[in-house]
Amino acid sequence: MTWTAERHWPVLAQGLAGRLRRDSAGDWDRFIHHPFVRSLADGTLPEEEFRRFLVQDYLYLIQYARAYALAIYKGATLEDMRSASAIVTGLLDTELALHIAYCASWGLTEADMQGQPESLELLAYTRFILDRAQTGDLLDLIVTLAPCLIGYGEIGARLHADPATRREGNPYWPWIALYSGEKFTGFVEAGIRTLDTLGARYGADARYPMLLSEFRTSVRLEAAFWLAGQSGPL
Ligand SMILES: Cc1ncc(C[n+]2csc(CCO)c2C)c(N)n1
Repeated sequence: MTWTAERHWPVLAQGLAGRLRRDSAGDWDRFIHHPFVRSLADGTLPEEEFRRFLVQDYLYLIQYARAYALAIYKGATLEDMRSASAIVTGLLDTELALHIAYCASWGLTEADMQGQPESLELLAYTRFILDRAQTGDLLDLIVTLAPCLIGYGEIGARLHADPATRREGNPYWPWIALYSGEKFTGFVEAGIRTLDTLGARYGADARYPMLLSEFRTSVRLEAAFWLAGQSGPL
């Protein structure tokens, strides 16, 4: 049976997150069903392409962490601040560690990665995020940053459940395992709950068209980001 979010992980389809996801359906599918994702699942992605992608992704995560740090600053309650802080810590301690470990296996140091030029896909996505994070309120910020969290959660869960995903001898299995692991899944569910809490508090219904536009722009930038490493020099 093909894995579907609505049936196998219904929380993805619920609340404000579910509404945004449904209302960006075409772009959402182009993001999560991208050929790059398929080639990670079957292990056919050339190592060089993954390496270039991961270097760009490492640089992306640094900017993403800066944007999320603004969510701590903008939090109106201690609970808001703790939830944003947990995401920033997870990012800096767990997610970046995967990138660092992969890159170390290719003989690349963190200094090598930090010295790489930023691709246009990376620049467009992170500067869009940072703009919304700085000029919007906490709800704009969390909505703009949500596709990254929810999309990778959905991709991880789907690839983990798909019998066509190659586990043995697939060099990309640690990447899939990270995004389908319990710890990460917990983050995704907490993020979806936070969207509902903030949506109610900041009046999401009345400003839904703007929120959808922010969400969809991030989804389109996510879809484009799979090819962020394509023109990289490394
Ligand atoms: C382009 C791109 N988009 C999403 C993620 C996944 N991701 C990045 S930060 C974050 C939230 C905290 O874990 C998540 C899920 C990625 N690595 N690269």
